Formats: sequence, C-alpha cells, structure tokens
Amino acid sequence: MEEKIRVGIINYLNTRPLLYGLQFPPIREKIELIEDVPAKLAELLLSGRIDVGLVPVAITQKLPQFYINGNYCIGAIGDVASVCVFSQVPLEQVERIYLDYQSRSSVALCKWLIENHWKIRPELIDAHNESYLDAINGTTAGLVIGDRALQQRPRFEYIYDLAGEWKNATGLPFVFAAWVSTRQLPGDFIREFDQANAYGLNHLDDVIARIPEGIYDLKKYYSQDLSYTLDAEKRKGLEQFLKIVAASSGV
Ligand SMILES: C=C(O[C@@H]1C=C(C(=O)O)C=C[C@H]1O)C(=O)O
Repeated sequence: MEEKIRVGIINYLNTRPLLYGLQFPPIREKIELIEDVPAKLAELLLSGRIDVGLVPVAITQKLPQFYINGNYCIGAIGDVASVCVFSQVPLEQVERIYLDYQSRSSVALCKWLIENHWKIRPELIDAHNESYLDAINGTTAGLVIGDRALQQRPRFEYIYDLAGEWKNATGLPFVFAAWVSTRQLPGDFIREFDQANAYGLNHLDDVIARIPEGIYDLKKYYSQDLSYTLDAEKRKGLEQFLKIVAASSGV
C-alpha cells in the first residue's frame, strides 16, 4: 500500500472549514492527520515528522526549501477577530506585552507593528503556557491567537486586531498560515487536497452544525473575518511579510 501523507493541522476552530472535506474519500485514505497548535506544527515540519502542514508562514524562513501548496490559507483581508493584542489601557500606556507561545506568524507581525506602525517601546515577554492569560491586566497587555482569543474578547476594553493593523499599515491582506511542505508533493494529491479544502468552504452550514455553540458567531468568523483563498493580493501580502521576517533577527 502507498505510504500515507502526514498532514499537520491546527487544532483551532479557524481550520474547521478547510478540514471538513478531508474526512471523505478519496483524500481520507491517503492522509494521516496530526493535530497541534501552530508553533508545534512548525517544529514537526522542521524536524520532518509531517510532510505538509498548515504552519505559520513565518517559519518558512527557517527551511532550506519549501513549497506552498494549493489555493487556500488562513488569512484575512481586514480584522480577523482571533489574533489580537488585548489590553485594559490604550496602547500608548502599555508597559509590557506577553507574546503567545502557540504562535509564530503573529508574534513576528506583532513585533513589526510595535516598531514600525504603533511606534511604542513596551517590554516584550515570551509566554510559555496558558497562565499568561491571567497576567494580562492593568498596563500589561497580551497577544493571543486562536479560540482563546475569541474567548478573551468580552474581557477587554482595548482590542488591537493584528490583521486589521497590518491592512492599515500596508494596504494588504495578511496570511497567517498556509499548506507548507519541504518537498514537492504529487500534483494529483495536491489537486484532491485542494478540492477537499474547497468542499468545506462551500458547505459552511454543515461545518458549523458540527461545532457546539460557543462564544463567537462562527458564520461571521468563517465568512467575514477569516478569508481562506490564497489569491494574488494575499500572495502579495505574504511576500511582503516574508521579506520583513527575513530582515528581522528570526522567528
Ligand atoms: C487567524 C489565526 O491565525 C493563526 C496564527 C498563526 C500564528 O500566529 O503563527 C498560525 C496559524 C493560525 O492559526 C488564529 O490563530 O486565530
């Protein structure tokens, strides 16, 4: 039997539309799914333990060679809702910012915005576990991504949406994660995989019906906040961001 392609997927709600179609044949039989948070998936790809993964685009700079597969990504053309700096005071008064340990792209984006767009000089602290969420208080702000960001929204008066801020700064959409591989995957496989991604996006009501109701409007999240097509504008935004990452001291 042919070896299965090991596919790394993010275990946040944002990927559900892309993953929905992967449960059906013919693609289902050809893949093995490995779920984790974005920063961990990046490690799995770097160490060769997955063949392709929806990994933070910022880590492509660490790969000797890489391929971006298919026509879908985790992106946004304005506010994304789930990648934000949360604070109880306005940015100008913020003294320190915790950086989410589950993220790579948003941490790099946050650092760039701090220096080039917001032009503030807070102390930056790498978080190492979930307890940092409780430390976001007073003049201590925090970058939070994924479902946990959606959960934080009601708690904070000041919410700085990183995709929206990138759009304000550059006029471009932002790509957080894409299907990255370190070797060229078979063309037939990529076509079927891409079609499976499209299937979920075309059946959003079915995708949503399988998720217990939570704290955020998923119809809005999937159809307005997130933007999944890796089109020409997103590729432009991606190219610009990767140049920034390459020029900075690392991810
Ligand atoms: C939109 C999001 O994009 C994410 C942000 C990532 C990062 O910062 O490295 C990676 C993958 C995506 O899950 C989100 O997590 O809410």
